Amino acid sequence: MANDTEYIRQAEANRVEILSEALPYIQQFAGRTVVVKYGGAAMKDSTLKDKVIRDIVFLSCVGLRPILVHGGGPEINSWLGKLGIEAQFKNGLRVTDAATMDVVEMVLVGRVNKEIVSLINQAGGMAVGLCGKDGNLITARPQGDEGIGFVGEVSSVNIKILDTLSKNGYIPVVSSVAADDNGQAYNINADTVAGEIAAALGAEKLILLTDTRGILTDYKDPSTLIPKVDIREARQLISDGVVSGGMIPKVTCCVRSLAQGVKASHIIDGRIPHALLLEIFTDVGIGTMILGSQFK
Ligand SMILES: NC(=[NH2+])NCCC[C@H](N)C(=O)O
Repeated sequence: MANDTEYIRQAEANRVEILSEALPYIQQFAGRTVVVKYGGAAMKDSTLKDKVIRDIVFLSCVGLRPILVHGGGPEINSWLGKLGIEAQFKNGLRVTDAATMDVVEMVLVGRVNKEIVSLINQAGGMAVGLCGKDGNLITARPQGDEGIGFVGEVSSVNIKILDTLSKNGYIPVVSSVAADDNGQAYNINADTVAGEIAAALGAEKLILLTDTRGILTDYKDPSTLIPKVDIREARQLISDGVVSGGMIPKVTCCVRSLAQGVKASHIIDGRIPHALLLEIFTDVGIGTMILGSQFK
């Protein structure tokens, strides 16, 4: 009987620990902006997708200001296929001719964006979908590579619309399409858009939801995860070649946003259910956290 009581006491303590651990973070991050880049497996798998949506609504509900930035790779390809337009890539970038750009814009802004908005609203949040064109949020310029078409870079960010929305409890959902000064639409890498928006807002956090655990010292071995580094160490890991391949642009994106005043950036694994809540509201987190220089 005594053992039973002890067992129940321990089980209840474990259950409540996670909630209790969250309190200081809820207090610390209330009213702060968290920019989340949503992509990869967490976007393809519907169970994972539901969890990301619930996590975003959770963040908003406890007083944080989440902003979601999304890509939409697979859905773009399937629509290009349906329309008989061949998807082409050059150095990992989509070759975006005028016809492809039309489809990218229709799919990202018309379908993917509105689906996310609707899911958030069904989960009890208040989402508003935007692309770079809305409220002049982002102006684009050509990325510059020969023969790549309408692939853009972020030229400027005007955060007014995001500020207005998130201050009033709306959850902005941004697709990574923007126009240049002449109104020509460009497709921009969604990590870059998220990083630049986070920087312009002076966000508390930039969180990249990826298909990898975070920065690993051996990229084949998830147990070699580096849980926390500062901006200087992150730069060093890139120049030492520990960060390699597809992780280079991700870590570079984090470092750029930190250099512009974002407090922390996180690379986390979107394949882990509720990765966002685990990273933000627990002490140890789940991925790699990169701290800005103000923490040094
Ligand atoms: N990967 C890590 N070491 N994460 C620690 C996260 C700590 C805390 N929850 C935060 O978001 O600031």
